[in-house]
Parts: sequence; C-alpha cells; structure tokens
Amino acid sequence: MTETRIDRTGLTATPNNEGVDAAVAAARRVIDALLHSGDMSAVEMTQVAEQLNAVADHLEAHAPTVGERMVDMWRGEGVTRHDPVTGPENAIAPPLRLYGRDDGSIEGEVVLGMPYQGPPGCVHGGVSALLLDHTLGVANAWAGTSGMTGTLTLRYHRPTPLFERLTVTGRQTSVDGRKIYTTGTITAGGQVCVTAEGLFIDKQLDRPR
Ligand SMILES: CCCCC/C=C\C/C=C\C/C=C\C/C=C\CCCC(=O)SCCNC(=O)CCNC(=O)[C@H](O)C(C)(C)COP(=O)(O)OP(=O)(O)OC[C@H]1O[C@@H](n2cnc3c(N)ncnc32)[C@H](O)[C@@H]1OP(=O)(O)O
Repeated sequence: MTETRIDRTGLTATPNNEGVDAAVAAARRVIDALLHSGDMSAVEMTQVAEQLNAVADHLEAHAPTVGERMVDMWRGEGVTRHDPVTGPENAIAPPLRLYGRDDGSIEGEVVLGMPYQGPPGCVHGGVSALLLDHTLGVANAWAGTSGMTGTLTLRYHRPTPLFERLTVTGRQTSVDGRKIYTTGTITAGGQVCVTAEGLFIDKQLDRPR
C-alpha cells in the first residue's frame, strides 16, 4: 500500500521536549488534573492555588510586553506555534497534529479529555467547530490559497466521543475569485461525527511589527 502521508512541516509545529513547549505540556496536565480532581480530591486545593499563582507571578514578572510578544509570536512558524488548536506554546490547544497528504487534503488525529466535554462523555460542539475552523484554514494554506473564515457551516451527525482517537480532515474543494470553498470532517472509529463546509475569503491581515 502506498504511504500517503508526507512531511508535516508547515502544517503543525513540532513540539520541543524543552523550553516553553515542555512547560505548556505540563500546564495541559494541570488543567486536566484539576478537572479530573474536582471537589472529590483529598488534595489541599488552597495550597495548589497558591503554588499555581506563584508560577504565574514568576512568569508575569519576566515576560516581555504584550506588544513585543505579539511581534515575536508571528515570526517564523507564526500561527502554528501559538494557535489554540495545534500550538505547542498554547496550553489550551489539545493539541491536534495535522499532516498534509499528497492528494491535497490534510488529516490529523487527537484524543480529547474532560476539559473539552459538552454533553455527557462527548466533545463540546464549539470545540468541534474550533478544530474544524482551524483544520479548514490549514487545508487552504496547504492547497496554496488561504483566507479568513467568512461562513462556517457544521452538521453534527452523531455525538463525538471523549477519550477516543478522533480523525480530523480538511480539503480545499474550489476557489472562485476571492472565495475559497473548503470541507472537513471529524470521525471516530470510522463513523462520521461532524462535517463542515467553509467559505473563506482571500484576505490576509498584516502580521504585528
Ligand atoms: C488566516 C490566518 C493566516 C495566517 C497565516 C500564517 C501562517 C500559515 C501557516 C499555517 C496555518 C494556516 C492557516 C491558519 C489556520 C486557521 C485559520 C483560522 C481562520 C480564522 O479564524 S479567521 C477569523 C474569523 N473570521 C473573521 O474574523 C472574518 C471577519 N470578516 C472580515 O474580515 C470580512 O467580512 C471578510 C474578510 C470575510 C470579507 O470582507 P471583504 O471586505 O474582504 O470582502 P467583501 O465584503 O468585499 O466580499 C467579497 C465577496 O465575499 C462575499 N462575502 C464576504 N463576506 C462573506 C461571508 N462572511 N460569508 C460569505 N460570503 C462573504 C461577498 O458577498 C462578496 O461576494 P461577491 O463578490 O460575489 O459579491
């Protein structure tokens, strides 16, 4: 069988196991562990809150200005390092890893835990929309013509399960002047949970300088 996956470079930043990426991975564990613990934990949460506030105080005391950081984060890999879906520098990113395929589409896999819950045991519909908006945007970049989301239409076919491997796909289907048409899916165990149709408008905002 032919391997259709090719180099992921340019679609998803590769996380480093050191520096801010490692700290962000630890923060994701904290977010998950707090929700997992809830009020049922024997842990002294007042003490946990003090420790976490001490970490935040330390980070804030040494951070650049927001303006400096905004310029810095748009250098190089730009959105792929800080975005809320794939970014290794963003603790709210699950993160989803996206791969370009040689048929022009893209694909990624992710397992979502409790922080992303909507209905009992299932992924929040807004989280599915976030994953698909971003994936369709990256599919456009992969296809060579990208833009801003104008209209995103979702159909939720069946509940999307937590704690299971989800496959997220995106494909640019056509370009008509400035209008870019893109589709995507979230599947679990081969079953389609969500489908998306996006109309993107070819427009790029300037990067902060
Ligand atoms: C996008 C970021 C790129 C960053 C690149 C960096 C690194 C790349 C590497 C990898 C990553 C790649 C991608 C990034 C991943 C994810 C992307 C996330 C996407 C977003 O998260 S993005 C935020 C949400 N998004 C907005 O915040 C848009 C707010 N909005 C506006 O900024 C304007 O509203 C705009 C620009 C949409 C249009 O404004 P405009 O003035 O340029 O266009 P205009 O009005 O002239 O319309 C021209 C023709 O489009 C039709 N049209 C217009 N608007 C439409 C709509 N909404 N729906 C359907 N059709 C529409 C008209 O009907 C007309 O059609 P006709 O010509 O037939 O009359």
